[in-house]
Amino acid sequence: MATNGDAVSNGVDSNGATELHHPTTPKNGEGGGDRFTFSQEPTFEEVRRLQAEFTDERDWNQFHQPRNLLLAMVGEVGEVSELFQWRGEVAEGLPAWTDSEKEHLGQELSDVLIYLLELAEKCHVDLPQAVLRKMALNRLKYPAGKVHGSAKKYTEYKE
Ligand SMILES: Nc1ccn([C@H]2C[C@H](O)[C@@H](COP(=O)(O)OP(=O)(O)OP(=O)(O)O)O2)c(=O)n1
Repeated sequence: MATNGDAVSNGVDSNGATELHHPTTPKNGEGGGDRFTFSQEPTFEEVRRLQAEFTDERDWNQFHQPRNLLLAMVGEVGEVSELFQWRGEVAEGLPAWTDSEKEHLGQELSDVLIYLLELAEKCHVDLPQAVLRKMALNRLKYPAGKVHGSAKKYTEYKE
């Protein structure tokens, strides 16, 4: 879960604001063509709300301060890393992984996302808008025409 699911392309208008284009209606999960796409739901906001309900119902807000959420998220990132540990290079789509291993990966990635969204909430960062602004900055920093086919850091480019 991360985007709204459509094969979304982002453009920056003359004011630097980011627009979203939703050109086609995709199928859930594997989209048309070769490119994998997400389902359209849930949104970031829906996951934030579900986790807020989960936390409220357990009286766990007392534990879910920003620093604890950050540590919990990093711990879950470690659990994702464990799944890839010692496997060598892994091809896109994880063709050598069993369904059970892929399900496990989905669970660990979800843990990371759940804590990330709650961390953003508790820090009052409106993550869906923040991510659009950051991606607009990324496009300015890495103009496609300048960096095409190169993975160099922007600081390595000479004007
Ligand atoms: N204090 C807590 C404990 C759990 N969770 C929620 C958010 C995560 O999605 C998941 C994390 O649960 P665990 O800490 O039990 O971690 P795992 O699910 O990864 O289990 P394990 O560590 O056994 O792999 O549950 C939470 O919000 N707050």
